[in-house]
Amino acid sequence: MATGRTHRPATRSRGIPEATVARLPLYLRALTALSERSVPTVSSEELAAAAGVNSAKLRKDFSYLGSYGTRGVGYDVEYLVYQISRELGLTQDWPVVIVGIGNLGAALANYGGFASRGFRVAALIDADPAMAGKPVAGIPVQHTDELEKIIDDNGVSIGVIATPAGAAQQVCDRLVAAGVTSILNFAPTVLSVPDGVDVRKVDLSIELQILAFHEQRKAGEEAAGEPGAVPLAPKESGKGPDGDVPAVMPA
Ligand SMILES: NC(=O)c1ccc[n+]([C@@H]2O[C@H](COP(=O)([O-])OP(=O)(O)OC[C@H]3O[C@@H](n4cnc5c(N)ncnc54)[C@H](O)[C@@H]3O)[C@@H](O)[C@H]2O)c1
Repeated sequence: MATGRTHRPATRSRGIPEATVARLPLYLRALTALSERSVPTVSSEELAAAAGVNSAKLRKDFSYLGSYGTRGVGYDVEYLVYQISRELGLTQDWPVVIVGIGNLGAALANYGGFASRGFRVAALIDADPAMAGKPVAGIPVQHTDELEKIIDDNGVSIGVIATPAGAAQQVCDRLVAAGVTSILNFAPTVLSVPDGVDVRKVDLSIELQILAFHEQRKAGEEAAGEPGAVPLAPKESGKGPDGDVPAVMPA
């Protein structure tokens, strides 16, 4: 096993920076809402406000997609939905397995938002033999003994880990050995993966800690200008190093 980070350059081979990739889902969410209201076109300013992104940044991001909009008219909503979905690989169905069907795994399995975004929960896997066969969100839980077969049978390339931290690396290794190349890790641990495997980590407690930091600042416990004080963060702080990026982070 190599080091524990996602081995990706800051710019993808097709020339789209990672920070832009991280904002594409924000644009897509805003555009989908416009599409549902049958709004035909949108200006960069309106869309930027709806996505919570700076409009100059949005125009730069869309230039990577070859989408420049029409002066005085704006962007065609349906076409942008298609373009961004295609860029994110969402025009195809992605079977996903969730490993660890406790409180969090069951909540994820019950979340309707995956299917509507092209992610089909192909299987739920847990190590507890007592859970095997029990339906969660209408899907019978399968035992970890079946993991490799499930990945193979369903052509799964994306795995979600919601096990306790102590089990996560071993689960990760098995997923990767079985052919999974993308992992969404909810367990509070750093995973080691070989080159070519992407890991994204979601940690709500880290996000809360960042908010706590800013709350503390707001309360004036660290006076701006005090020697050694960190300068006040810009308004977008807490969203990530590049601003405007979601709370999911590389492992
Ligand atoms: N990222 C976040 O924001 C966030 C939020 C809540 C919980 N968590 C983390 O998510 C994980 C799950 O939390 P929970 O509250 O659902 O725990 P839980 O104890 O309810 O569920 C864990 C499940 O994992 C299963 N499991 C244990 N070892 C396994 C293995 N080797 N293979 C497959 N399944 C295995 C257990 O049988 C159990 O069903 C924990 O690591 C927790 O810290 C993360």
